[in-house]
Amino acid sequence: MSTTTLAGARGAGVSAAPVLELRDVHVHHRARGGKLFHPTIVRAVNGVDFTIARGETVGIVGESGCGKSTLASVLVGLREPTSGSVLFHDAPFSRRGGARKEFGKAVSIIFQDPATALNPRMTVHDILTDPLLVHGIGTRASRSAKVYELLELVGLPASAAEVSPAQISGGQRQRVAIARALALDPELVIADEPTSALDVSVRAQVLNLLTDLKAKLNLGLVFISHDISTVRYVADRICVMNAGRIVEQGSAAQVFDNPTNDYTRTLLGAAPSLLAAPATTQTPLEEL
Ligand SMILES: Nc1ncnc2c1ncn2[C@@H]1O[C@H](COP(=O)(O)OP(=O)(O)OP(=O)(O)O)[C@@H](O)[C@H]1O
Repeated sequence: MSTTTLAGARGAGVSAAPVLELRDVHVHHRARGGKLFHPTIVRAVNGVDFTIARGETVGIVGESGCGKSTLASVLVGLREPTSGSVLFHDAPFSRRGGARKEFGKAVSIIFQDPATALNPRMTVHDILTDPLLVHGIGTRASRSAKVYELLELVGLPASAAEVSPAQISGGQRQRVAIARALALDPELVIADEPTSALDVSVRAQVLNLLTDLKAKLNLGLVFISHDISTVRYVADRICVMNAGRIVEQGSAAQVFDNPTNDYTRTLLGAAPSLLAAPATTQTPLEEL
């Protein structure tokens, strides 16, 4: 279903009301190996304001250690900010509050490495039914039907249901991870470096799949990457992050054509073009 040329999905169906909003969010970590009574504090996220609505793709880009994954953990509700607020559909959200279950269905995450994110002892069928079981959704038959619907959505054959993640390629595993992220019909998907662990040959296919799905399902997509050339192809809006802060934000065209921040210029100057590499066709799963 995916092609090797990049399909932009910019601007389609963006709704005004944010699903998620961060206001002046700070996250502090105790530095690893620090003193017990006088710990050094790492300000991993240092005053971030951020919004995302259905139908838009927001790219978060910055070098390793700038706080992207820490921010992702707040966006997906895995971590409570040290200070600042998270609003979910305009209401204050806390991991300990009543909206946790609703939030868990509405916001999902795709991790960098599907080899570690998916349990190799489970079949793809069980991996995809797991979120439905956890949320008590459907019957055995309807959950199974959903598995095949999800596989089709991510361009995998029905036969993929019976294999384990260890038996398929990295690109196919990431498609399974994407299918799992879609199992609960989320409004937002946070993709944290979703192509960095993949062979260059399948990166463009996975990017195209994400942009196709975002348009088809009217998802909000937060696309996190250290690679500004990757972010450029998927994002409507780009947030450049440095040392825990968003130092520049704007449409993809603004940030690329008229960067206003020195750090953005440095990132742009250093960017290799991942997408210039040739993409090859993926091995058909039917052969398994
Ligand atoms: N659990 C933790 N305990 C202590 N320090 C942490 C923890 N997690 C992250 N950090 C520190 O916080 C800062 C931001 O890390 P984070 O992983 O969020 O950045 P990143 O941009 O995602 O980097 P990478 O792409 O390398 O993961 C770094 O200095 C990191 O060492």
